Amino acid sequence: MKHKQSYIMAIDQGTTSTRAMIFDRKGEVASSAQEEIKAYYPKPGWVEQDANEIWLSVLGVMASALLKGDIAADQIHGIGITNQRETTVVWDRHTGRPVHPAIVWQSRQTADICQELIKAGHESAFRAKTGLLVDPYFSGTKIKWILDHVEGARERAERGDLLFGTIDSWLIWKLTDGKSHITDYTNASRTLMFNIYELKWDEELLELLGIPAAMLPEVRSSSEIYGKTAEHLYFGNGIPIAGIAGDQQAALFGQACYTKGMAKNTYGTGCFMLMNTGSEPIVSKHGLLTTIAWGIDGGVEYALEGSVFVAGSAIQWLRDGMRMIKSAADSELYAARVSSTEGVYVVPAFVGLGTPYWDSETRGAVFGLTGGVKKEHFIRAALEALAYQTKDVLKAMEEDSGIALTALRVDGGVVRNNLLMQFQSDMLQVPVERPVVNETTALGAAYLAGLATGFWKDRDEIRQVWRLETSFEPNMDESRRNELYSGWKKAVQAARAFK
Ligand SMILES: Nc1ncnc2c1ncn2[C@@H]1O[C@H](COP(=O)(O)OP(=O)(O)O)[C@@H](O)[C@H]1O
Ligand SMILES: O=P(O)(O)OC[C@H](O)CO
Repeated sequence: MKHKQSYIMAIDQGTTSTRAMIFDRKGEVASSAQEEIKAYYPKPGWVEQDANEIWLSVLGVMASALLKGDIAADQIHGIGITNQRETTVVWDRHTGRPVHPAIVWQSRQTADICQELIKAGHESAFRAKTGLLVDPYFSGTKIKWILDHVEGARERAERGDLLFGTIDSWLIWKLTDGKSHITDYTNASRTLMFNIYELKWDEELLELLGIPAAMLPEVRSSSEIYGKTAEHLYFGNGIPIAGIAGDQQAALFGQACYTKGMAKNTYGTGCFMLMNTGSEPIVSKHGLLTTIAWGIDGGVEYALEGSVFVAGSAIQWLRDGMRMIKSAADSELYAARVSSTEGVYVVPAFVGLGTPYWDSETRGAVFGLTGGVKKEHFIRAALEALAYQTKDVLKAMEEDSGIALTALRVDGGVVRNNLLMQFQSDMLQVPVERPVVNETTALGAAYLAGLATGFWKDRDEIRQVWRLETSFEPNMDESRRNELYSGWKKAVQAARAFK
């Protein structure tokens, strides 16, 4: 047993997998464990997961990380929770049973509900109060869908028997054995029901969605002690739960982007670029979202966000759907065997397109096929699509913020791919900076928890810990870059025309 040393544990419940990571005071990983999570696709464009499988995976990785690191539960100073955002769970407060599978953020099954709200002229109210758009991505219409489709659910919700939560709420409710039904500002700001200026659930929006307020969790800051893990879970006398943030905001925190104008891009299942805009929310003219970066020290700070729905999941599709590769890492090996895609473009709009297009209807497409195209070109084109989508987002970000980025901090499972990171830098014409600890989402959640329990002193101390591993420098001539990117724009246009 490591002697009396204490640690912070982060639980990172992502779309693809659940991780528990145990960090020491230097922000280094002392132990970790990971489990993949299944996704179900009951109809085209629908994505669901099993909320109980998610909960069990969390228990499993917590126990494994402790055992693997030979660390006792009472050495854990606090737990920080970070989660795939927007994914919606509705469960019975008496039995703890979900009434429907979790509807995943990527799912388009509420496209009709969104169309109705837009046709009825309500979009401006949602935009003005939540900083979001009326799109199936966000939780509000997913809750409405469950209440509309599960027999008896609406009546049960009105009686106060059903609870709603994003994954953070669901996990904390389970970890505290039903004692705490809470969320934090960052997760609340992704629901389409939370007024990000007044910092409260919005009655008018709840009315428009037909959602009873009694279902909703209490909204708390992102860094405070909320409660302890329940005794029956065998984590000693209970570990304090002390940090919560949606995974993209946690990554912004873990990347130490504490100054206005600093930005990061996380390449996981999807790809999300967030720029810190300080205490001032910026309203986008180019399809970016205004969102809460974190609530800490008695106030909130805001961020501008560009959301790409399909990033790493395109690589999983190459592996599981197309069976072109055996592991995600193979994508780099194959792509490196050719020097270009020879004009092939893959538009991975499997669930529509996010920033800047916000188009639920478009589906994926491939362009430029000839008899000479091999799987190497195809794989390379799928990888390059991640970089093009990021360029679309960065352009919107620079136009809205008026800030030209001098570097982009990156993280997430996909950034292990050096070929893609180099291509990304070539496309953006800025250095792409990969930190030593690539698990910045987990690290951000750990920092939020550790600040609440006094494990770390303040953000200045954390800022010192961030360390660069590799900086990918732009190295492509302008005409080549313009030619490639304009091909992408044409491909997106053509995919959108095919509906
Ligand atoms: N070397 C690689 N090249 C490209 N993609 C990769 C590589 N390694 C992992 N990935 C992708 O990264 C994703 C997992 O990233 P992660 O940050 O764990 O996602 P999430 O937080 O959404 O669960 C998977 O979709 C996987 O396909
Ligand atoms: O699972 P990730 O890491 O791609 O993140 C999902 C986002 O939180 C969705 O908004």
